[in-house]
Amino acid sequence: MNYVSAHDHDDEFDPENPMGKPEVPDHVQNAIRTLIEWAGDDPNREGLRDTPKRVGRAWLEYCEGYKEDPAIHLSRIFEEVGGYDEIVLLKDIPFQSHCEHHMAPIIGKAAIAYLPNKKVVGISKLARVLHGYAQRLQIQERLTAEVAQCIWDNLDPHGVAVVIEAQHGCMTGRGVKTPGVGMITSRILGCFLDNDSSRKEVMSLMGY
Ligand SMILES: Nc1nc2c(ncn2[C@@H]2O[C@H](COP(=O)(O)OP(=O)(O)OP(=O)(O)O)[C@@H](O)[C@H]2O)c(=O)[nH]1
Ligand SMILES: [Zn+2]
Repeated sequence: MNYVSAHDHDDEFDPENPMGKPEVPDHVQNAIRTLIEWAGDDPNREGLRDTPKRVGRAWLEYCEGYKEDPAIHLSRIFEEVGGYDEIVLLKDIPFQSHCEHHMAPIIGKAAIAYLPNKKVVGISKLARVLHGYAQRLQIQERLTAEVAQCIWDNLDPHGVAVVIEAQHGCMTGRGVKTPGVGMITSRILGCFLDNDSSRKEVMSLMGY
């Protein structure tokens, strides 16, 4: 039997880089080498030799959100929802971001709710919107507001509520060094803002 390799038809196949990992330009690698040296280590020692490439690729992944407009995930809309007109909530969505001040990890979970007005999306799309904005350099307040606004602008719902709870690496591993401390932010729009009972209902479904 003849086996066809996945790479047989790939003109770009590079035996030096069989996994096709993204190239990291020299100036990026040099910047990381400079940082390693400045932090007190030797970028030429065995264990650190490939680190500038790895760090470059890791940052491409951490910042994948810049490659897309998260609104694209809300373009496939289901208009036939069988008369469903109650709150839709996705909660405990884990996410990772990086703070724009220290580029340190922000690790947390989000709850995203909306009250549909004819337009409903596949539930995974709410998490995709979150990750699209989280995979950038962020502050938690802006991340929360951007997710809420994106849903508001694209689904024309009656209401949107986004609550994010996260720990900031820049507060745990450095600086004030206070592990375990959590930051909570919310952005509430439409009927959840204007109507007390709607607001209470969504907050209680979220567990707040
Ligand atoms: N509001 C807000 N602040 C954040 C967020 N992430 C990090 N920070 C804060 O950004 C602030 C930056 O403060 P600076 O005084 O400029 O920086 P710094 O000297 O490193 O501050 P310390 O962290 O207190 O050591 C710090 O208080 C961080 O805790 C975020 O998502 N939202
Ligand atoms: Zn920070």
